[in-house]
Amino acid sequence: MLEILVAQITPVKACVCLVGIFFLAGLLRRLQVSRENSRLGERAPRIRFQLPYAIDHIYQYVVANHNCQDLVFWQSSILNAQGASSIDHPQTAELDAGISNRTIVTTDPQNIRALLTGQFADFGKGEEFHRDWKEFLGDSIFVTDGELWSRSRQLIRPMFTRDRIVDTELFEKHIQHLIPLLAGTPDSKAVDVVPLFLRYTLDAATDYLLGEGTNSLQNPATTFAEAFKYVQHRQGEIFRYVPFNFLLSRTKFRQNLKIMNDFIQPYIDRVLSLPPSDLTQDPSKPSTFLHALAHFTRDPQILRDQLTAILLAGRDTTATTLSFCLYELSRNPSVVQSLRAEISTRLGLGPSSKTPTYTDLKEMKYLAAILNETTRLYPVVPFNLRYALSPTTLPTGGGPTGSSPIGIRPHTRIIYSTMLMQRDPAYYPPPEESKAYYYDPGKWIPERWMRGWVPAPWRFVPFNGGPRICPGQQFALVEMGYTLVRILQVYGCLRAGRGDGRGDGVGEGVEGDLRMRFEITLNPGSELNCVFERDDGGGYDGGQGGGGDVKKERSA
Ligand code: HEM
Repeated sequence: MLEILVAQITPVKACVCLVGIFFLAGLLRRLQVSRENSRLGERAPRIRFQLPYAIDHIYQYVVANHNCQDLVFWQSSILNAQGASSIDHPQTAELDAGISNRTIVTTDPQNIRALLTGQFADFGKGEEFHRDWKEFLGDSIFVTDGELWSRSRQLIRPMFTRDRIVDTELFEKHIQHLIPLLAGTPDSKAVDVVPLFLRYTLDAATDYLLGEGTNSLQNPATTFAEAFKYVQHRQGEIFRYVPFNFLLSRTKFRQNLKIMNDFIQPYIDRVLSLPPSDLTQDPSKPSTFLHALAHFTRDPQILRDQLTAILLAGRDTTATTLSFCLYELSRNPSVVQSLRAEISTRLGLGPSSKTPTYTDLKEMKYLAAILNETTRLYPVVPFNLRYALSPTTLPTGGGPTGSSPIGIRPHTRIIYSTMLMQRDPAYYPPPEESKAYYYDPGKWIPERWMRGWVPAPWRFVPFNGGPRICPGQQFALVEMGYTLVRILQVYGCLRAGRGDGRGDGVGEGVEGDLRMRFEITLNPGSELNCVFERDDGGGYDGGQGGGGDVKKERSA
């Protein structure tokens, strides 16, 4: 019987059979997976798509990302998902595009809390993420889970003790190079603050990590900075275009990675050539992050991976937040006035002013309100990702009313957006309840923090929460606070700049809405031009230490 069948089969028939078997197997597997999901919990509203593997949805996302429309895209994907119309306040949806690439998108604080703390062990970066990022970040803190992650966390902890972050001297050195550049050029007063802050934070971060800054403020064309920028950009694409990222070429990516590694390697060689006795933790000896790391491990690969991870974490995050903050300040003169009043009372303005200490920065309430408001409206990790590590659930968003737990199989991707959550009007007092003051949640208004508004738990998490909370939070707040104070001690007036090189560059500001580009982190999608004008009562004295003594505080 079998012999007769084999004898009669033609190549065409064989192909048709194989295709049939392939589809049948796929269908059966899909049914099995769907049953497993239903056994674990409910399904969330389904994001709509027409083509196999949701190719049309992925394509639309690529276009939206290119046009800086990520927020609108994900918000409307959730609101227009099949089944969302019967839910009061849809915050979660799923994209079930095949057998193994189900993605849940959520902005619900209950789910975010579960991911980051309550069900921390069930969700992590996952193997897929680790594999996609390994060339860039190796086995460092950002890309690992479990034991590997925990060891990294312990390794870097000593660098973020209070003892170290109170030392603001490091920033002063670089701010002295930044401040004159903010004045613009003879051709245009308007300066795009984004590249300047990127150079400033790169110099400060390399100084902190390696003991020697890249000095990119003095010499903008540093090869390392260019290579780092390209690698981040490409890694962002590799991250976003899962599961089709294997189509992206890695050649230029690897060439630039090599430039980065070649830059870092001599520092590692130098520190490894020191005898262990020279790597003491004696605080009286100026020790860099690299020295501290080498105290615990002499493995050059681990040193390279952790350094790169901290550089990534510490550079764009603060540069971007400062850029958005300056953009908003230049459009809100009354906020500049109030902040300068606070600075004036505490530290003074102009050439005879004092530089802020850690305690000054911590006690300046209006400064804190400005930084809170900036990280509320522009959290630098607007969309974050976790993979399910075991069969589990998310607490809410499933079923017809959207209030049941969602069943989650291992390897399911969860995208959570703190940015959409932090801008959601449902979490703010509505205009009718706000009496004299109504602060639109979509707008940058630091006053909301001064008038008794306190976000409910897990509704303001720009630095994440739970065991993976950002260890650099205090360092970042000190760096950003210090930088703002020092700039406003020198420049009394900030204005929106046109920045097209015409005339003095002062204009009505960037036309249209602010564009936000999502790469690995949030970035401005266009120039953020500001005009800085010196304080009438005296201004920058040419970098001769016009801000008084550099103060350093150490904890008792
Ligand atoms: C405005 C400034 C910053 C913001 C808003 C911010 C935010 C965040 C967020 C949301 C995460 C969680 C990422 C995830 O779980 O996937 C994170 C992680 C991290 N951040 Fe920051 N960050 C900032 C600055 C810094 C700085 C200056 C440093 C170091 C110098 C730093 C070091 C880290 C590290 C090492 C992690 C990984 C923690 C872990 O996975 O356990 N961050 N940050």
